[in-house]
Amino acid sequence: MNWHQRIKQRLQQRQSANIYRTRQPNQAVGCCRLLINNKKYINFSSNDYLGLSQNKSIIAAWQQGAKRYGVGSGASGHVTGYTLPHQQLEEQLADWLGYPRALLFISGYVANQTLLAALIMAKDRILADRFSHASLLEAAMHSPAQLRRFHHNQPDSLQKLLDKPCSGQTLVITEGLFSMEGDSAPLSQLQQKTTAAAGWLLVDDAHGIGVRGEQGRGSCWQQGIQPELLVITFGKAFGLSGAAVLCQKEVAEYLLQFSGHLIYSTAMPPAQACALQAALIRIQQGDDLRDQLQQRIKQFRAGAANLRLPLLPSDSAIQPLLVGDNKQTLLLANQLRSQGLWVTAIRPPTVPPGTARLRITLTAAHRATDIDRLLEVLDAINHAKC
Ligand SMILES: Cc1ncc(COP(=O)(O)O)c(C=O)c1O
Repeated sequence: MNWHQRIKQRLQQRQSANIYRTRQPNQAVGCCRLLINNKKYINFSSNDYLGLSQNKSIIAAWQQGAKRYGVGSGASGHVTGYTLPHQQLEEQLADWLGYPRALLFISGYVANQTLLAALIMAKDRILADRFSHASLLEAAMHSPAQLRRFHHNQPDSLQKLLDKPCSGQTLVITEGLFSMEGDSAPLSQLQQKTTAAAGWLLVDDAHGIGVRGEQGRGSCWQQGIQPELLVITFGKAFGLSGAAVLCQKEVAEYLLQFSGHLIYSTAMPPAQACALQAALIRIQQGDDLRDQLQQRIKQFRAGAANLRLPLLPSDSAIQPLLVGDNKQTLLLANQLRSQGLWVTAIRPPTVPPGTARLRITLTAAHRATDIDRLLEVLDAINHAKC
């Protein structure tokens, strides 16, 4: 089979399994609004949980940063790409989350990949919640270590794996708040078991940071733990993009020596670091936004319970509506789109086979009438089926 045949075959396999992915360019973005092919939609697929991507002071901070530093960093951090705004942001993040050090990365995907690539060696083992994000599982699979997955959010399942002997180091991996389930990890139990086995815990809190815990400090703060490695990302509640790893001083020094991404890749634009500093301030003072988000979540769940919709048990902004079959899920997403509601159908391999779902995400920027409309259309689709 040559290159063309192989690519064609793999594309056809995706199409026939109804898991072919497509993109649609959005012509204009407002707070939870989309314009696609000149049609307006209410957006229920964004991770901009606090609506900060449209925040005027954050936009102004980016503009001022660009005026002062230009639009690009011009080099990797080790060369000349590390600027004062990067340093200030790292210090502010470390201070906020109670860690000695924070290191910035261009994205959460990259942070997870480079973290594992730098830390993991042969004979080590990685024990990951089986629903951990693709960036973590992929990095674990590419590493020289053994990867074992424990049952989702089940510390006893982790314990069974920890009980087996390992001649190297153990890294336990979980998300704080799971991206496709919307539920929270039992972090203190996971940390306690990991520590008892002399392992380290890595928590990826991409979806918890900004929305959970006092001042939005995230899932770990809320559950009173401090993992050895905390990954936070800025593409969700921060409304921007990028990521940071929070860790001890020595680990940060190690990553600065051994993380290929920090050494060989262009640093994030300084203007982005300026905007992230403004976003951090808004998040720290963001109880109003978090309350607003909670109200929308309550409103949606109460309405969905009345309609007996098969929602997964989630009290977060991520409200998965389980459908099961891939084709049915696509059909439902299309029915919602025809009514001006944008919700993404999530299918394997992102989620296990037979558990395709609509991943409905709510934000503080949604109006109560947006939620009413979503419930009304879901109800009408349900009735049409009966
Ligand atoms: C749990 C989790 N980790 C990491 C990432 C990757 O983050 P980024 O979008 O910054 O690459 C995502 C992205 O969706 C995520 O959900």
